[in-house]
Amino acid sequence: MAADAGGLTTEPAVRVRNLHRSFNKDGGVLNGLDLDIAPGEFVALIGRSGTGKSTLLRALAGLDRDVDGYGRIEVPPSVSVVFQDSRLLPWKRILDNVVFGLRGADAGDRGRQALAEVGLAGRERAWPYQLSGGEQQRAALARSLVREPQLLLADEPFGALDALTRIRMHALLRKLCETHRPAVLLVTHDVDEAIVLADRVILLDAGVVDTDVRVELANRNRSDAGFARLRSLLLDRLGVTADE
Ligand SMILES: Nc1ncnc2c1ncn2[C@@H]1O[C@H](COP(=O)(O)OP(=O)(O)OP(=O)(O)O)[C@@H](O)[C@H]1O
Repeated sequence: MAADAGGLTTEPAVRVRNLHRSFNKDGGVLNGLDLDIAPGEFVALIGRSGTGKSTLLRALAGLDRDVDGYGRIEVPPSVSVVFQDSRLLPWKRILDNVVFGLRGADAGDRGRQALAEVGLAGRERAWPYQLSGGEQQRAALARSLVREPQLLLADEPFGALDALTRIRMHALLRKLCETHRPAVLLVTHDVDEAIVLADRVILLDAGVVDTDVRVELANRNRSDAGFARLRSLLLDRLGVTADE
C-alpha cells in the first residue's frame, strides 16, 4: 500500500513482485524485481544499457508472454504504450490513427479533442508522412490518451527527437499527465529528462531496483540545487561523473 498526500492508503496501480526474466541460461535480465506505482504517479526508469528496462516495460504491457511464472504482475485494465517511433499506420489519416479501434458515436469528437490537446488541431486529415517526427509523437500521445489509460508506458518516446523538440515534448507530456492523471512508467536514457518529468526516479541495475528517489516539485527546475544533487547522485549510481 502506498500512502497518498492525505495520509490515506491507496492500492497501487502497478504491483510487480519477484519478477524474473531470462533469455538464455547464462543469467537473468530481471532478477526478482519488485515495484509499486501509485495511481497518477509518474515514474521514470533509468539504468545502463541492457539492464532490463525495456524488458520490464514489455512485460507490463503484456507484450512478453514468456515472463517466468513465479513472479507477479498486476496492472490496471487499461494500459497504453508509446514507443520511440510513433507506430502510426501509414495508410490511415491522423484522426483515423488516433481513434483506430475506439468505440462509440463520439469517437471522432474525442479524437479531435485529443489532437487539439497535443497541438495538432487542423491536422486531422494529414497522412503520417506529412508530419514531422515531433508531430508524429504528438499524434502517438493523442492516440494513447484518448483511451484514458490508467497506466501509460513509454519507452524512450523522445529518443529520436532533437533537443529543442524534446523540451517542448516534456512540457506537453507533463501537462497531459496532469490533466489525465494516468500512472506513468517512462523509460529513458536521459537523467535530466527523468528528473524534469517524474515524481520518482528508479534506477535499475542487474535486473533489480538499485535506487528509488522521489523528486520534489522544486527539484524539477534545472537551476535548482536539488536538481544538481539528484543528477549527480543518479549519474554516480550509473557509473559516470557529472562532468563526463
Ligand atoms: N527477445 C529477446 N531475446 C533475447 N535477448 C533479449 C531479448 N530482449 C532483450 N534481450 C536481452 O536482454 C537484455 C536487456 O534488454 P533490454 O532491452 O531490456 O535492456 P534496456 O535496459 O532496455 O537497454 P537499452 O537501454 O540499451 O535499451 C539485453 O542483454 C538484451 O540483449
